[in-house]
Amino acid sequence: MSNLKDALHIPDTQSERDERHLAIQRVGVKDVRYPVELRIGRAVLPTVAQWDLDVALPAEQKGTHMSRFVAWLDAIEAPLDFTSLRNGFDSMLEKLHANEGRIEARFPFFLRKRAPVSGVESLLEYQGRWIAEKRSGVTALWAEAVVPVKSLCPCSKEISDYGAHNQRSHVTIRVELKEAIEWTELVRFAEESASSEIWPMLKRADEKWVTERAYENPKFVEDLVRDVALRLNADSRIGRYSVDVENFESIHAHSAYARIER
Ligand SMILES: Nc1nc2c(ncn2[C@@H]2O[C@H](COP(=O)(O)OP(=O)(O)OP(=O)(O)O)[C@@H](O)[C@H]2O)c(=O)[nH]1
Repeated sequence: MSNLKDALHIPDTQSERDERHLAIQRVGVKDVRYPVELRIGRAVLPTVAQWDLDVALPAEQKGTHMSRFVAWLDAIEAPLDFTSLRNGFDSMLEKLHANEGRIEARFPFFLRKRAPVSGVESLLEYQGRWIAEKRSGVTALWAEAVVPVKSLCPCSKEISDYGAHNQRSHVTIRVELKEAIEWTELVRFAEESASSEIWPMLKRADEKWVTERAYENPKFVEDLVRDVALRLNADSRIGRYSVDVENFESIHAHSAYARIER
């Protein structure tokens, strides 16, 4: 590339010296949509991720090598997982000659689910996120899953002659990983803590099962966030974490919300 620039006599403004004595903590590209493969269990699934990539820039350097972020993205070969992200992150910092930096990738992923009675199969969509960040010589890797579930209000069940209000809820689990963890495991932490998990395709026998399962298993937003946090506390692969639960209330036009972080 530099041979080409030399041959064409193109000035390299980014490489010039900057005299303002101001380091930049984060410079890079945001919201780059780029295809990538995910490793989910033993499967490799294609998706399209939205990427934010940046590095720290020393005070004396005028500009970063902006084109190299996309070059790095384009060179990704291994499906994205704990190990390939950690290795890939190191190679991005190396390519950009940076000591600190950050990668964030947001993407949809799908898991195949079997309905509880009929056994019919369908794909449920979840939102995933990988974050790798290095500051002061320390690298941290985070995974996040947004899991849709069902919650049924214990108070409503207690005070009503019939029924109980219930709704779809989003459980957002963000964990710092000391070791690899499967996406399916993160998803199960949320689904097993809910009044009921949900499925894209249900036959009538399944619908009856889900309705009754939620009624027998009522949860406030506080119950849900605490039950997920208990599972994360019991898992030694997880460092820091946050759990956010949003219940899209069916008796209000607003949501009920709870968060626990460690
Ligand atoms: N550093 C920087 N580059 C920018 C910015 N906006 C656009 N660019 C573009 O980034 C491209 C150059 O990226 P570089 O990586 O420096 O390209 P290069 O010098 O040909 O490649 P290397 O030799 O690998 O550094 C050009 O098209 C720049 O115009 C900006 O705000 N800062």
